[in-house]
Amino acid sequence: MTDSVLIIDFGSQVTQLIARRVREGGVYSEIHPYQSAAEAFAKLKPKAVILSGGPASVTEAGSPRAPDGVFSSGVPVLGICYGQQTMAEQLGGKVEAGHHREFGRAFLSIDKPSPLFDGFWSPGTRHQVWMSHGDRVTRLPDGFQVIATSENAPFAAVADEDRHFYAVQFHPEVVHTPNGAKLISNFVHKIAGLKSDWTMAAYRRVMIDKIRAQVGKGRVICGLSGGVDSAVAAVLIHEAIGDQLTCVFVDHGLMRLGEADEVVRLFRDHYNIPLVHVDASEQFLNALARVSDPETKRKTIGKHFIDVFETEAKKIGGADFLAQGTLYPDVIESVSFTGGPSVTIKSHHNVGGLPERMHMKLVEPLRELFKDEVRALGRELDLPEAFVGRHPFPGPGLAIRIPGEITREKLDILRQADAIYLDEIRKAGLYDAIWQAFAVLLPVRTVGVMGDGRTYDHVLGLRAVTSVDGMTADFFHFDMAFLGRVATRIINEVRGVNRVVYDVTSKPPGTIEWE
Ligand SMILES: Nc1ncnc2c1ncn2[C@@H]1O[C@H](COP(=O)(O)OP(=O)(O)OP(=O)(O)O)[C@@H](O)[C@H]1O
Ligand SMILES: O=c1[nH]c(=O)c2[nH+]cn([C@@H]3O[C@H](COP(=O)(O)O)[C@@H](O)[C@H]3O)c2[nH]1
Ligand SMILES: NC(=O)CC[C@H](N)C(=O)O
Ligand SMILES: [Mg+2]
Repeated sequence: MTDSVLIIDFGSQVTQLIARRVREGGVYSEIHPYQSAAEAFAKLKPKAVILSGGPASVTEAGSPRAPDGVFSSGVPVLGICYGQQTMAEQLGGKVEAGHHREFGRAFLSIDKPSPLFDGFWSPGTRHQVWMSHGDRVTRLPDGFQVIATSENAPFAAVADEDRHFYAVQFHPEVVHTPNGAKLISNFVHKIAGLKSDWTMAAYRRVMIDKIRAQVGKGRVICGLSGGVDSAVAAVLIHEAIGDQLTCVFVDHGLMRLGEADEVVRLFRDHYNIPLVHVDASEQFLNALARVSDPETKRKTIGKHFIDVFETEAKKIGGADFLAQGTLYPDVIESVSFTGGPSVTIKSHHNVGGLPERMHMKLVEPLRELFKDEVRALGRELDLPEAFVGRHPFPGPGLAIRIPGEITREKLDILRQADAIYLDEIRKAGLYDAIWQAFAVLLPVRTVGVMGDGRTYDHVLGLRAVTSVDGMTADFFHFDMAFLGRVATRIINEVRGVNRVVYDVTSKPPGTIEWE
């Protein structure tokens, strides 16, 4: 395939951003946890390696290390924060714990010219960078020299130009390091010599060949949700294998108001791809009765999705593959590596593989992409804007927007309220400025007064966020008049809600969905 960069993850909260910066420069990158980095290095044959930051301290026994093979391979390496520290330690330098902790903004003084700083930082100048560390390198390995310093990090940037090893104590991947993206680009392009050949047009060609090679003459069913990911996956797979593909839309009874019919109509209007519409709402809602734990909900839904796909595959005379629009963030957020570095936040319904008994293999052509890349691929495939610009909607649907037990009555209330909220957002011309917006029905009743009578009804939470890829998000800043209008309409029009609140939590520390 294309040239690539391997990012070895030591558990930093911002490892994702390294991958994004590399990809923004038109270069393909993959993140692998340090435990499986040696295999990934052998398989991917990257042209450059970046070592991420991480919460551990290299001064502790048993703390994570990069595979030694990476340093003897001749491939250029960039270490960031923990990555710098482990690189120094592994190559014969020294790291000490507990000096001055530096969190947030710091100033970097450039000492020497370096290809890393080419075009934006010259010797004798000072620049803002973002730091987050307690440990620091106190002795450099042989062959290294200091190229920049900061007040609390005498080895803020170091290099062994002969071996193409570079290491920085600050975080170039975050936006609080202006020019950080350029630094990463210099490493990838100028130092490691990678070409910018990661484009969606190239991806489309490569994936079509891959899908054909994987599927052969087999039959594929594709879970179609109406969301952008599965629409892009279906159209791409259809381009590759034509009528070997059948799409299956599962109505689990957890869809929004009018959504099931709309999805089916929209898809049939635009595409000549066979689509089966399954009403499985009884099955899902019965299975979810009295379930209130979020992870149990997610796993129950995941299991029933698989059951429905299996039944539908039988009905069309059997299928060899199940296709899904699984994305890179779905995979990362669901996976936890034993012994760290990152923890499972939530089990996405579509990650975790298929049961043995199914004898079906997965086709997931978007598994390496971030959301904005999928949208770009959708545009490349000429998907109508109605699909490409749609807010994401989670596979478990409204189930994870009703904390606690799910009942048909609560689903009805939430559907009506959510529809009013989205209607007002569209009317105000805000739909495209918001990344995702939805209502949440809280398992809390409060007292109100309406028409001189007492009410004792549900609280409804409103959520709206801005984001690029759903990995981090900020709450959307509505004006208060807008929120007031939505609250009034919902309380007047939806029986069962007498109070509306707005969620002002970012991600992190919150997640976008409430469960
Ligand atoms: N109701 C459904 N019927 C069939 N398949 C579904 C359904 N909901 C989700 N899936 C499958 O699970 C995958 C992951 O869902 P997810 O919500 O992440 O993606 P999406 O719905 O395609 O796009 P978006 O994230 O924009 O909503 C989908 O791509 C699809 O293959
Ligand atoms: O298909 C999905 N299956 C899931 O199980 C799931 N959980 C969350 N989401 C969506 O992912 C994005 C990030 O959500 P969180 O911040 O809540 O993890 C948001 O866009 C969420 O709507 C899911 N999508
Ligand atoms: N952000 C990091 O990578 C921190 C590295 C190490 N844990 C330190 O405190 O110095
Ligand atoms: Mg969806």
